[in-house]
Amino acid sequence: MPDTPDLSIILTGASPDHCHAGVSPDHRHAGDAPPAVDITDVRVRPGGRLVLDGCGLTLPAGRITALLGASGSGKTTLMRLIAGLDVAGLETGRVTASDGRPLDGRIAWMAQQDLLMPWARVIDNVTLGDRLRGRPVDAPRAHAMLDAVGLAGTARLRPAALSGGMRQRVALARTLMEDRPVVLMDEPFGALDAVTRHGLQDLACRLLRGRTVLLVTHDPLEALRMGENILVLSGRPAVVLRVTPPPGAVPRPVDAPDLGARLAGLMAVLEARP
Ligand SMILES: Nc1ncnc2c1ncn2[C@@H]1O[C@H](COP(=O)(O)OP(=O)(O)OP(=O)(O)O)[C@@H](O)[C@H]1O
Repeated sequence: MPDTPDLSIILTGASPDHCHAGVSPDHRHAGDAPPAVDITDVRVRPGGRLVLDGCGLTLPAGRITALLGASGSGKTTLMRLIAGLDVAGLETGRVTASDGRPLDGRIAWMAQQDLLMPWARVIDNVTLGDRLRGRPVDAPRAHAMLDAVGLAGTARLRPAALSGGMRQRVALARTLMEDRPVVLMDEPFGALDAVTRHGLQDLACRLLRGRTVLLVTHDPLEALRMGENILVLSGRPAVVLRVTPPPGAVPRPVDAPDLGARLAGLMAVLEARP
């Protein structure tokens, strides 16, 4: 198994039914309703050190789950397990979908690095999945995806001509070109400034609505804005703690009722040393 996610899972998608800016309906995922995903009995001991010991969590169907936790607590490990990637020191662990079907081919991965091909134009990066698979490229749809992420007019540019935020928007557009019901996001906005990050959180919530999403983040505010289900990996070996999300639909505005108090509470959970 590769150390990094392969393109078949990086290049994946969201429901265009929920996109703005004129994205045409896509029927490729018809009948593939996003399942809940259960992860159970995970024991991981990389290099002889117990990181996770029988822990488990559920990603509710069609919801965004935000997962926080200290560095090294096992967040990426869990994400890799869900994605079917190699996990160092894995002893036990089971991943199942609520519809009983295998998750193979139904998972997307969006990383902190945009993973764009530097030599390829923006439009060619967006259509990379189809081209790699030898499928006809749906150029109108690709342009609609770029439009949806607010990048109309950039199709012919190379990634080097774009800001970090724009590059992550291209990565999101590439995600939209594919059509998978489960999306794994590993600190996707961690490298961006606060204002750009805020805009991308809004965009991602809108474009990924209805998908089963796992968002790994170090940013408690991001978790509170985007999370419909908020989990914290705490301690070593880590246990999974569930934190009640603030009221209201995502993306929650920063001045949403209760958000400040929840932020203080979440910080206390993160700082606790069980
Ligand atoms: N290939 C490996 N060999 C040895 N140890 C590993 C390996 N992969 C992960 N680990 C260890 O497993 C633990 C969990 O790693 P993981 O990457 O899941 O943490 P994380 O919560 O995602 O951390 P971060 O927030 O820093 O990305 C860490 O202590 C890490 O050093």
